[in-house]
Amino acid sequence: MTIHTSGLTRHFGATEVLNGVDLDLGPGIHGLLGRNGVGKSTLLRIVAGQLKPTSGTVEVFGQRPFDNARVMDNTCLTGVDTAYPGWWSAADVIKGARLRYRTWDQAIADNLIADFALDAALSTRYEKLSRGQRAMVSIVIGLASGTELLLLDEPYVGLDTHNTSVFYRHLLPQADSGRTIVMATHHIDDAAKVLDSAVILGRDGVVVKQCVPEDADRYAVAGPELVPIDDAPRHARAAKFDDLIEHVLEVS
Ligand SMILES: Nc1ncnc2c1ncn2[C@@H]1O[C@H](COP(=O)(O)OP(=O)(O)OP(=O)(O)O)[C@@H](O)[C@H]1O
Repeated sequence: MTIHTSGLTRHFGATEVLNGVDLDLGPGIHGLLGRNGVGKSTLLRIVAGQLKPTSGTVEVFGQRPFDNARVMDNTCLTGVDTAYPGWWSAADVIKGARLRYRTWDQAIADNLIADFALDAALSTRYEKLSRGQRAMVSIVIGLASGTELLLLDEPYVGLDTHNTSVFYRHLLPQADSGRTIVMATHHIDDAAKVLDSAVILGRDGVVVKQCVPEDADRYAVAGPELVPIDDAPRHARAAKFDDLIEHVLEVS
């Protein structure tokens, strides 16, 4: 397992965010889903070694991640809201990441920059980039970092349909290469097409359910309802993975 947590909690003063998260994740693409403010980014920051848990166990590559260089050198956490220095150019932000990760793959960065048509924006200061351009920079950094563990916090924000497809096209070979990829997102329809599993974090700060695409085969969609396939009326359609995720989110 790349990530193991057991009874993981994180409180901010009186605010109890994570309340006993039990999770085991290995190679593949995993979605981290949940309503606003349930603690997805907090969980990613703990796994990345940037934040200490309040209690419980968290292990990455079998080690405690907090401030642990052996974990942090092989883990990349990035996303549209990552606080890269605003006065640096986009090119310098990417160069900083290249120097940071020994596993950096410049060919992946070059191909992504070309496919995103990001060249023209590279000389722009990071703080002046659009949200979509920031998302593209974070995707370049995440995929090219080559780290065994990649944590993507809201990678789709601001991306148009074309660039979302570019992202998928480059993401899938990364998962096939054995990396563990965890992606926090609200874009369920898009994400469901690529996920190997979906972890749904509930409002009570625990994992409500981890489901895989095959789980959807047991359900059908009848009007607004998800019903077991054996009880489905004649007009119901077969449920898809995003239907199942939506349903679990509704009740979480
Ligand atoms: N450093 C902090 N100090 C105090 N509270 C914090 C801190 N970081 C996060 N929180 C609180 O923890 C809760 C969870 O925040 P987090 O960003 O992890 O949620 P999220 O699931 O990623 O949300 P969203 O989907 O809206 O991005 C929020 O109530 C937030 O205000």
